[in-house]
Amino acid sequence: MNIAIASDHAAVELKAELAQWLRAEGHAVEDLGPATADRVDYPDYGYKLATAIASGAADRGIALCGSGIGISIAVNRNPACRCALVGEPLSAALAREHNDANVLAMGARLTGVDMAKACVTAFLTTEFGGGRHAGRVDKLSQPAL
Ligand SMILES: O=C(CO)[C@H](O)[C@H](O)[C@H](O)COP(=O)(O)O
Repeated sequence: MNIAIASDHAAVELKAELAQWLRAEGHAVEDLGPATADRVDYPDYGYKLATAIASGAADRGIALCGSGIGISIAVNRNPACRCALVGEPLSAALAREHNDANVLAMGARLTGVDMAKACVTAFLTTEFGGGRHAGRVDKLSQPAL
């Protein structure tokens, strides 16, 4: 799978760990930065990740910041993205099964490496359930009230 990953300064180490692990698992991973832990602004990297999803360059995205909150808000400003902020694997699986999420967000200051890997595994291996969920997800693509 083509996976884009991006973070802010708070999650550079987790980003590197996940990227290395995903490549070892056979995925094509594009690291959209940042490359160092110098302080940056999460919207800049959230928008880069959202653009990779919207353009089709990436099938799935992983968005990381200190809490996961800021970068998930940034990614979700792009209508091509359904970004779910999670801290455990059941939420990651439900984000796929019910919401057809294409971006997973996590907080590096809240979620450890092993838990993050478990969330990513659930996110990458769970299919969208369709059925009653399909119409709801379609409504997410319609203009908000
Ligand atoms: O969690 C975040 C945004 O929701 C960020 O990663 C930072 O933790 C937060 O913005 C605080 O930034 P700081 O400059 O590292 O204090």
